[in-house]
Amino acid sequence: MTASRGEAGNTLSRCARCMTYGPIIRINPWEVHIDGQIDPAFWHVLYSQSTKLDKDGWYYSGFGSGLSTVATSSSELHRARRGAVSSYFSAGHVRKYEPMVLAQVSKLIARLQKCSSNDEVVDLANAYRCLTIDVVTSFSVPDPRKMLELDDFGKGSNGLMRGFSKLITLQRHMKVVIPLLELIPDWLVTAVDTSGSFRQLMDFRISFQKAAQQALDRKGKPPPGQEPSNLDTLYSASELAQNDKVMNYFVEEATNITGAGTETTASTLGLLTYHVLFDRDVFDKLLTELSALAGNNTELMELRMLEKLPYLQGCINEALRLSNPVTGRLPRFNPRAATTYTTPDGKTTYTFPPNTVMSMYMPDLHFNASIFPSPHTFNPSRWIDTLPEHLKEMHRYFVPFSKGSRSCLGIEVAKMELVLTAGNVFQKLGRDMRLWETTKRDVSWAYDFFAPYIPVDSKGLRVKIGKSS
Ligand code: HEM
Repeated sequence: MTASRGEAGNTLSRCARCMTYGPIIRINPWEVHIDGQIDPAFWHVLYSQSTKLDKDGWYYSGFGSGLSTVATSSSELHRARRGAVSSYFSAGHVRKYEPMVLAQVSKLIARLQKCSSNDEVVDLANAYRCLTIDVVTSFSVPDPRKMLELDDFGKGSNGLMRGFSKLITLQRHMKVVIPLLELIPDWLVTAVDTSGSFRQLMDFRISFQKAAQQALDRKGKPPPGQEPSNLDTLYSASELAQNDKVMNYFVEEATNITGAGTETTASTLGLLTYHVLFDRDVFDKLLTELSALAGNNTELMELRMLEKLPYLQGCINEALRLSNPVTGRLPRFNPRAATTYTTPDGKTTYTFPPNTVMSMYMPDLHFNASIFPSPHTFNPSRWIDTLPEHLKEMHRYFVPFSKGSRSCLGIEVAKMELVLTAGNVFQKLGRDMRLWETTKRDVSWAYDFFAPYIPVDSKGLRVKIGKSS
């Protein structure tokens, strides 16, 4: 009973259910998995703010040597590392970046308008990836990428990124994979990479190294008039010992924050766009709401206006729920004490020795029909029409950013980006945009490389924009 090469990542729990094993399945010699279809409430135990569980270092070794916040195993060390950057990612600080995000959205819209005048088929999945990379690198390093300026929306490098994400799984089993990649000499890249895509990815790494070196050299103090970068904030953080502030740590942190904020937000935007364009009723409701807000205003709409729109928020919630931007099984363990688990009927309690890894899987909650009726339907209205008691239940089990001390650090960035992009792209271009040879399969998850990936032969989310198309 294994899911190979990340394919069909829900095989395990589906098998577990159909074989009526109950909510617990032992999925490898050291890990038990709790089925969120049967026991969704356990999510709030396993991923709580108060329980001091460690992350499974083996599973997270796919993200490097465990130096970054996301891949830190020890809960103690994680508290210090997260504490060092939490103010940088707080709602108050992130909101200062709204003009930057709006400028990126405006750049995306201008690019799409240009494609429209050339009557091009647009690869919107890659366009969204470019947007999310440009935005997230504005938070992870001082010198952001400019992917939205690439003619083909980075088709080659975005394709390679998928390949690198696949390596996360391989790296868990063969610890040499990432170190070997880092040894590839520059001349070899230039010789074999005729398209320049690999070079673009190598440039990412070089830019993270430069940014790390810069923060170390200037001791976290940017020149007058410049805002401290995330890495400057790390350098100055009192939560960390001075001798922990080293190059490798800074590079891994910048790399993983960038990785965490790219495919997640882009796949959510892609799925949202597909469903809004596919379903006429959803489309009409969203466009009516946006037009009423915009009136004759030709400027892009700001966050304070867009975040009050219930139907737009319903669309975003449904996109997050159905796309499940993190499909990894989020394994945790307690190295200090035994862990107990009581089945939902209260009849059986299991005790697991210290170091037993336990995990759950977000889609089990989001596709739970008792919480979200017709769970596979994109239905933004469910977030508006549902009776208060049940709505409370829906919010409780809506966990795209997970919960507790290890929940998403970039949640404010992601929420701002989703609202500003979805609201403004549909307000400006929605009426002229239509799907082009794209079906639900092209936005549906077929592989789990921690983030979900679509089938390998899919051409992605393609649209045409313009009245003549
Ligand atoms: C739709 C967008 C996003 C979703 C759904 C999402 C979801 C998540 C989830 C579920 C986790 C927990 C992973 C785990 O337990 O191992 C996580 C962690 C994290 N995310 Fe996000 N994320 C998104 C966007 C972002 C963005 C834009 C950034 C950066 C600006 C970001 C940075 C991080 C970081 C650094 C962590 C690790 C937190 C820690 O371990 O303390 N994420 N995210």
